[in-house]
Amino acid sequence: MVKIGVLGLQGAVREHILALEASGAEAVIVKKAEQLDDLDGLVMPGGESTAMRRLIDKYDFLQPLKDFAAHKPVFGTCAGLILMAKKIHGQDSAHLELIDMTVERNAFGRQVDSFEADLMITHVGEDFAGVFIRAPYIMEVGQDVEILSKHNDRIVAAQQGHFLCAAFHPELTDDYRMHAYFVEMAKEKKKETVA
Ligand SMILES: NC(=O)CC[C@H](N)C(=O)O
Repeated sequence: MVKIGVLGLQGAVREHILALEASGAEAVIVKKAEQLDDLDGLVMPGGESTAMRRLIDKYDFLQPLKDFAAHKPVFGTCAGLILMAKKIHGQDSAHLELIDMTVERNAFGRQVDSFEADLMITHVGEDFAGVFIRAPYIMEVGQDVEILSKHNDRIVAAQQGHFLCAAFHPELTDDYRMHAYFVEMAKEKKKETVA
């Protein structure tokens, strides 16, 4: 069984734990950098990316997260996706810079603070109810990034090697296919590492 952590500094943590457990993984809330040592993958949840970044700095998580991501799968949802982007539109600096993409925060406008959309997600499946809450979108991706889903021509899910991201909240429905896909990624990576 793979062990997946959910970064527990801020945001929607509990729902990810349940979704990961339902997908056959052992799931733990990560509050200290040392906990990363025995994980096979990490989820960075939604919440508020600037608040999360402040806590990442406060608890000395930035370098440990980068070191972890060098070898292990990471799945970022919403604010977590923002943390993974190489560039954030309109900002001079980004955060972990794991995925070669430019994202725009709060990209769907103020009127539509949150909405649900029916998505087709490559590797995951069709008819996926995407819950968007003050969601970012992916404006541009580099050539090594695979676009997994679009909504109204905007990229809302992507993968680059062992990094997965979604602009929506797959943990807020009881459709666990995207978590199951991430758990499979973690299993594959673990096999490679052991072999
Ligand atoms: N639901 C979310 O995670 C919203 C993300 C938030 N708008 C941010 O910029 O961090």
